[in-house]
Amino acid sequence: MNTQDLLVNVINQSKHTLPSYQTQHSAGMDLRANLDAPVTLKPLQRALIPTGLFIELPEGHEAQIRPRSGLAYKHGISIVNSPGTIDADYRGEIKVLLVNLSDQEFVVEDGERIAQMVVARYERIVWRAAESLTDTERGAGGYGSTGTK
Ligand SMILES: O=c1ccn([C@H]2C[C@H](O)[C@@H](COP(=O)(O)OP(=O)(O)OP(=O)(O)O)O2)c(=O)[nH]1
Ligand SMILES: [Mg+2]
Repeated sequence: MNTQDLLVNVINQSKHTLPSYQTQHSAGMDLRANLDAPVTLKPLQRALIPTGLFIELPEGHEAQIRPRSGLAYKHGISIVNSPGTIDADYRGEIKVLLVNLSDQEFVVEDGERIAQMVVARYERIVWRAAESLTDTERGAGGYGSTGTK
């Protein structure tokens, strides 16, 4: 543990060890499915997969639940609500809403690393109603306004 690391309370009700960073500078920790039996996802089917983890994030922090690129590339497995948001005041179980975007069945096994969790700080805002917004070079341009190549 480094001095700048954030301490996060966790209850692990899964059969698996706590998630951990796989490499020195990984942004995310891989989350494992905590299942009594494998879950089969048919093409375009989705399922809410439990992790058995309950966490208490410090105020001002969120956890983002993101897909793993390997599962996405090899099997078309993604997350419907990507990135999922775990709020600092959430005390329920972390679950992952997987979707099978391939044309073949995919079986989620107990203990499989199905997603990654990145903890980030966030800002809360208060609105200030304005009559106009500052001019910029971009203005209202978007959706490919800068060209396609
Ligand atoms: O992938 C996810 C997304 C959310 N959650 C939990 C934690 C989060 O704090 C809570 C609510 O999530 P969100 O705000 O995205 O869902 P909602 O549809 O707006 O539900 P709610 O009305 O409960 O906020 O559900 C998960 O476990 N996994
Ligand atoms: Mg919500």
